[in-house]
Amino acid sequence: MEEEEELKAILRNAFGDSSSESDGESSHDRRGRRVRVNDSSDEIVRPLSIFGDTHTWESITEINGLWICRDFLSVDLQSSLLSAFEKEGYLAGTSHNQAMKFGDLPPWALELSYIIRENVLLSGSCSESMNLVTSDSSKESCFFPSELLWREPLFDQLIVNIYQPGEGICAHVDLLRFEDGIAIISLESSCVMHFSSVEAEANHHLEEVNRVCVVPSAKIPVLLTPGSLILMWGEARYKWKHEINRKPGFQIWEGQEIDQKRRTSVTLRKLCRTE
Ligand SMILES: O=C(O)CCC(=O)C(=O)O
Ligand SMILES: [Fe+2]
Repeated sequence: MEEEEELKAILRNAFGDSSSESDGESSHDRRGRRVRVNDSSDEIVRPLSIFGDTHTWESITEINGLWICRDFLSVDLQSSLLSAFEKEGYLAGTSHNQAMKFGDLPPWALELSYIIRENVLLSGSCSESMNLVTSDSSKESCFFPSELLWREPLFDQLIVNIYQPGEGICAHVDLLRFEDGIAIISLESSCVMHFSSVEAEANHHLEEVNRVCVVPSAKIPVLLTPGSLILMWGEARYKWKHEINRKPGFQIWEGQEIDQKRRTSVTLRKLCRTE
């Protein structure tokens, strides 16, 4: 118990002071949950973290290599992180604002990397032997393959994106100068991120050129709640575009338009090595 408090204090120090009180459980972690791990609720993974909370991982079954942990950061840690951004002046702007860092990451980002690794390890979802077997099906059930999880550093580039209401990000595949294995942490307003298959889009254009009548390929919506973490690797990272359209009419979840306030996110990536 003492160790648990000590670790929480380390994270709080790293992130800065938090004035908010909570019971350590995200108020959003039961909201909007779409459990689709192989379409069977028996297969939701709930590893026990060092903080005693259980973390729940869900796969987005349509997209290989896309995992979400909705209760990754407690309300306390979310506000500590936001206070750190406030102190660093990230939150001052009135329009889409971005802070980017390469190389040595600030202490709060190192702590995030550390707890991402810890969380995946505790999940037991992906052992070294699983990767060596290289059976696609066992690898697909990894949240983050161990060759990515054990690289050093896990991440060396970060972007803090601050979106005002109505602002989002266009459909894109992250630049190839970044390695596989990307993490995105969401804070403040919930939003829907849409994924669209690069291949399906290319076929669609081809069919359009040939004047074949086609139905546009479906986008896969994923609800990003505050405190959630998504991990993208393999097909999710290279074969799917992701976008957030926060214009009126696009942020619909379960038939309801999500009330759009400011949204902040942290993207963690690793630059490819240049030999
Ligand atoms: O804000 C987000 O959640 C996504 C950010 C993103 O896709 C990027 O920085 O490449
Ligand atoms: Fe991106």
